[in-house]
Amino acid sequence: MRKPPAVYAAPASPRSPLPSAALDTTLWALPSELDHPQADRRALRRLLRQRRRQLPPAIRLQAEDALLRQLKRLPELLRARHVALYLPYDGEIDATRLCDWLQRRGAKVYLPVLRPFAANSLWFVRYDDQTPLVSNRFGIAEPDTRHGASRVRRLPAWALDVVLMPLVGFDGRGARIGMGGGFYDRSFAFTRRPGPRPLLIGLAHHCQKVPALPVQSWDVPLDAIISDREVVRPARPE
Ligand SMILES: Nc1nc2c(c(=O)[nH]1)N(C=O)[C@@H](CNc1ccc(C(=O)N[C@@H](CCC(=O)O)C(=O)O)cc1)CN2
Ligand SMILES: Nc1ncnc2c1ncn2[C@@H]1O[C@H](COP(=O)(O)OP(=O)(O)OP(=O)(O)O)[C@@H](O)[C@H]1O
Repeated sequence: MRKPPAVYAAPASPRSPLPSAALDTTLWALPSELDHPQADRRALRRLLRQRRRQLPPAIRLQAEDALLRQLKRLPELLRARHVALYLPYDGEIDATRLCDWLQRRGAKVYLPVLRPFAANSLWFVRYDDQTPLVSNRFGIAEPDTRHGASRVRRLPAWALDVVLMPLVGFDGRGARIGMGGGFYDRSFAFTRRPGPRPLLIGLAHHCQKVPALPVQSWDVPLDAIISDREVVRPARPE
C-alpha cells in the first residue's frame, strides 16, 4: 500500500544492530522535578515529546521492528477485522508497516480524523490506497473530512476490534498521557459502560516510560501498552 507521508523519513543506512547500552533505561532518567506522579503534566509532555523526536533514525527503525514483532504475535490483532492505527507525528513510534500486514489478512484499517463540529473527538475513517489525505489543523495527515463524512467510509468507535493509539508517556502500571487534547479519552469514554468495545492498545517508544503517572478521573483505561521493549498489561480491578 502507498506509504503515508512520514514525518521522519527512513534513513538509507542499513539496519545495523545497536549496542544494548544505546537502549538502556538509565539513559532516560527524568529530571528530579518531573520524577514524581504529581509532576507538571505539561512540562512532562514537553520533555517526553522532545525525547521521542530526538531518537536517532537507526534506533527508531530498530524500535519499529521490535514493536511490529510484538504486535504481530498478539492474538487479539491476529483475530481483528477492523483496526484503528495512526499516521506518526512528532516522533511517535511508527506502526504503519502494519497496514499491509493487516490488509493481507483481510482486516480493514481506520485512521483518526478530527471530528468536525464536535469538541476534541474523533471519527475513524477507512484507510486504503484510494483514501484522500489532507493535513489537519495540527499538521497531521488524515483522511479528508468530506470523504469521511460519508457513513459508509467510517466505523463507530464501538465497532472497532482493536485501537492502536499513540502515547506521549506511560508507566509500568499502564497509566498514560497523550497529547493533552483528550481526543482519545472522549472518543472512548463509552468503554467504561458495558457493551461492545474495542481492545485499546497504547504504543510508545521505550524512552517514553516514566516511573509513575497519576491516573485522572477521565482517563480511559487501556488494555495494554506496547513499546519496543515490553507489553504492559495493566491490572484490571476485580
Ligand atoms: N498521529 C496522531 N494522530 C492523532 C493524534 C495523535 O496524538 N497522534 N491525536 C490524539 O489526540 C489526535 C490529534 N490530537 C492532537 C492534540 C494536540 C496536538 C498538538 O500538537 N498541540 C500543540 C498545540 C496546539 C495547536 O497547535 O493548536 C502542542 O501541543 O504543541 C496535536 C494533536 C488525532 N490524530
Ligand atoms: N470524556 C471526557 N469528557 C469531557 N472532557 C474530557 C473527557 N476526557 C478528557 N477530557 C478533557 O480533556 C482534557 C485533556 O485530557 P488529558 O490531559 O488527560 O489528555 P490526554 O489523555 O493527554 O489526551 P488524549 O486522550 O487525546 O490522548 C482534560 O481537560 C479533560 O478534562
